[in-house]
Amino acid sequence: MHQFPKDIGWIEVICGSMFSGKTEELIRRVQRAVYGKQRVQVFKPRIDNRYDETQVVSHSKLKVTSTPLERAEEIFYKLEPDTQVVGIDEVQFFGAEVVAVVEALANKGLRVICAGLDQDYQGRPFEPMPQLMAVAEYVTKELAICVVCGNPANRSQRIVSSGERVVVGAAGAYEPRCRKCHVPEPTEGTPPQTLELFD
Ligand SMILES: Nc1ncnc2c1ncn2[C@@H]1O[C@H](COP(=O)(O)OP(=O)(O)O)[C@@H](O)[C@H]1O
Ligand SMILES: Cc1cn([C@H]2C[C@H](O)[C@@H](COP(=O)(O)O)O2)c(=O)[nH]c1=O
Ligand SMILES: [Zn+2]
Repeated sequence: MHQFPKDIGWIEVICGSMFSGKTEELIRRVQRAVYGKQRVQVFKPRIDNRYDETQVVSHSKLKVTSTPLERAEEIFYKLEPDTQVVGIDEVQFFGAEVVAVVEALANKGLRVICAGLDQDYQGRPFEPMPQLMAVAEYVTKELAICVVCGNPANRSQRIVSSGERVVVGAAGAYEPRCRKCHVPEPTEGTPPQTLELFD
């Protein structure tokens, strides 16, 4: 049986569009917890196998070891007795059940850091993010850079043809856009630009 620490727990939500830096921020917070000698476990939905089957990987290739799960409730069985901090990436893919799981962990004294998309490709709230944000102590919204106009981007433009809500992908399937440049239906991507500043 897991012995939870007696310290107060809480929920942190990191939300925003694709490419806004949610995963980088999750990894940054996890790394700092490790510096603080905290016992940390990171989880992700198994469906997120874009860059790696097990690791959480940012678009900029930062990585952290994680445990892939089919369902959020598996966290209760995978949790080690001395874990103090739980990180969850792509939390929107876990569905409504993740809210009760995250609340139970926080209520037992764990710090829970969740990163996920707050809007789907049409700009609609991506459940269960609104519910998680409502019960969280801390909410951080990240913004990407609109690839059309360069303004701050809070939307994820789908650039492959599909009307399904869940389509796993990265560059080539989505691009970050601002509210002015985003359109709710899938559309063609912007042409790639040659940047001579970076290799
Ligand atoms: N248009 C863009 N705006 C911001 N960052 C971008 C953009 N395109 C690529 N990136 C890269 O994506 C990184 C963020 O990746 P990541 O943390 O995985 O984002 P998220 O988890 O929000 O999708 C940035 O630091 C940058 O290297
Ligand atoms: C907008 C949107 C995105 N997805 C998928 C695409 C990616 O696999 C993830 C988001 O990853 P990121 O770390 O935030 O870059 O979600 C989706 O299934 N449906 C959508 O509407
Ligand atoms: Zn724009």
